[in-house]
Amino acid sequence: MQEHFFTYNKKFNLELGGELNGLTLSYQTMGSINEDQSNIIWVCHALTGNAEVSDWWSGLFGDTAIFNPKEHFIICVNVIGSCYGSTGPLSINPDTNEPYYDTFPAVTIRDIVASLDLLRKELKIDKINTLIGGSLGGQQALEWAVSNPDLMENLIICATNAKHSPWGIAFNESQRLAIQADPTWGKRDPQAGSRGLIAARSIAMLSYRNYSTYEKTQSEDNESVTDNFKASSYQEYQGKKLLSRFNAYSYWTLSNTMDSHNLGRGRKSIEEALNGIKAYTQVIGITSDVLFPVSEQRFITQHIPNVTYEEITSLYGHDGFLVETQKIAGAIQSFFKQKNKKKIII
Ligand SMILES: CC(=O)SCCNC(=O)CCNC(=O)[C@H](O)C(C)(C)COP(=O)(O)OP(=O)(O)OC[C@H]1O[C@@H](n2cnc3c(N)ncnc32)[C@H](O)[C@@H]1OP(=O)(O)O
Ligand SMILES: N[C@@H](CCO)C(=O)O
Repeated sequence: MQEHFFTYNKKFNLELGGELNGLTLSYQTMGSINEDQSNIIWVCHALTGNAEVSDWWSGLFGDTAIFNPKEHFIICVNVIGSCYGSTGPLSINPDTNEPYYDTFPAVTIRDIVASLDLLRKELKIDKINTLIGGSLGGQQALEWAVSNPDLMENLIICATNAKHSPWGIAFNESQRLAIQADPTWGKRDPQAGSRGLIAARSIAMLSYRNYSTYEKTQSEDNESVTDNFKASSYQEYQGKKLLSRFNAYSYWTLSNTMDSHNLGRGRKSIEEALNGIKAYTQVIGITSDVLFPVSEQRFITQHIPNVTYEEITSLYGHDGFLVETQKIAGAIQSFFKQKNKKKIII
C-alpha cells in the first residue's frame, strides 16, 4: 500500500464545539481509480486499527483477495484522534507549538465522517462502489451512508450498531476509569497512563472475546496450577502488546468517539435515519459477539430498505470480524452474487 497525507488548510470545526487547525489525515491506497470511478472500495478501520488494511484485513484486501489492486482502488484513512499519522492527541497543536495531550478536543463519529468527506472531495471522488467497515469502522460507514446516501452503491458493515449501547459505553467507561487510576495519567508526556492503558486493554479483551474463547485458548493443561495462570499472563500480554503500538491519550479520545455514535442524534429517529440509506447493504453479525450482539445488526437490517443479512460463527466473538476473513469473504461474495441476480430479475 502507498501512504499519503492530506492537510486541510482551513479550520476544522468539530461537532461538540472544538476545532482543529491544520488537520492532517494519513491514508493508504492500493490500485488505481478507473475511468468511470466504478471500482472504489473505501474501508473504515476500527478502534485501534490503522490505514494499512492489507495488513490487518489481509484475508479481504490484497493481490489474491476479493478486493484486490488489479481490479479495485482501495483506500483507508487513519481516523482523527488515532496515532498512525493522522492528527491526534500526540500531534503538535499549531496554536501552541506543543502536543495537545489532554487538550485534544472531543471527536465524534460524525467528525470522522466529515473528515473522510473532505478527503473524498479533495481526491475528486464522486462515487464509492463499496464502503466497508467493522465495529467503529461500521459506525463510520453507517453514519456516512445516512449523511450522504447517494455517495455509495454498496455498503458492507460488520459487528456494529446504529447507536452505541449502554453496555458498550459501560465497557468503555470502565477502561477510561482504569486509565484515570494510573497516577501518570494527565501528565504532558506520551507515556502518560501507560499502566492504565494495559489495564484498559485487558478489560476490553473480555468484551472482544468471550467465555468460550478463553476456555479454548487459555485453559491450563495441568490441574495443579494455583497461580501464574495462562489467562492472567494473556491479559497482561495483550495490554502490553497494545501499549507497544498505541497510547492512552488516543485510546481515551477514540473510546469517547465510539460512545458518541448515534445515527438518531438531531434526526427524526434512528429508524428513519436507517430508512434513508440508499446503498445496497450487507449487514454481517457474529453470533458469539457479546459487545455488539447480533440483536443490534438485526435491528439495522430491519430498517435499511435494500439489505441482506448474514450471521457468521466464530470462536473469537467481536474480534471475529478481524479474524474470520474467509467466512466474511464468502458472505461478501454471495452478497454481490445476489445483487447481480436481482438486477437480472428487474
Ligand atoms: C501491526 C499491528 O499491530 S496491526 C495494526 C492494526 N491493528 C488492528 O487493526 C487492530 C485489530 N487487531 C487485533 O485486535 C488483533 O490483532 C486480532 C484480533 C486480529 C488478533 O488478536 P491476537 O492478539 O493476534 O490473537 P490472540 O488473541 O490469539 O493472541 C495471540 C497472541 O497472544 C499470545 N498469547 C497467547 N496466549 C498467551 C498467554 N497465555 N500468555 C501470554 N501470551 C499469550 C500469543 O503468543 C500471541 O502473541 P503475538 O501476537 O505476539 O504473536
Ligand atoms: N480488536 C479491535 C476491537 C475493536 O473493534 C481493535 O482493537 O480495534
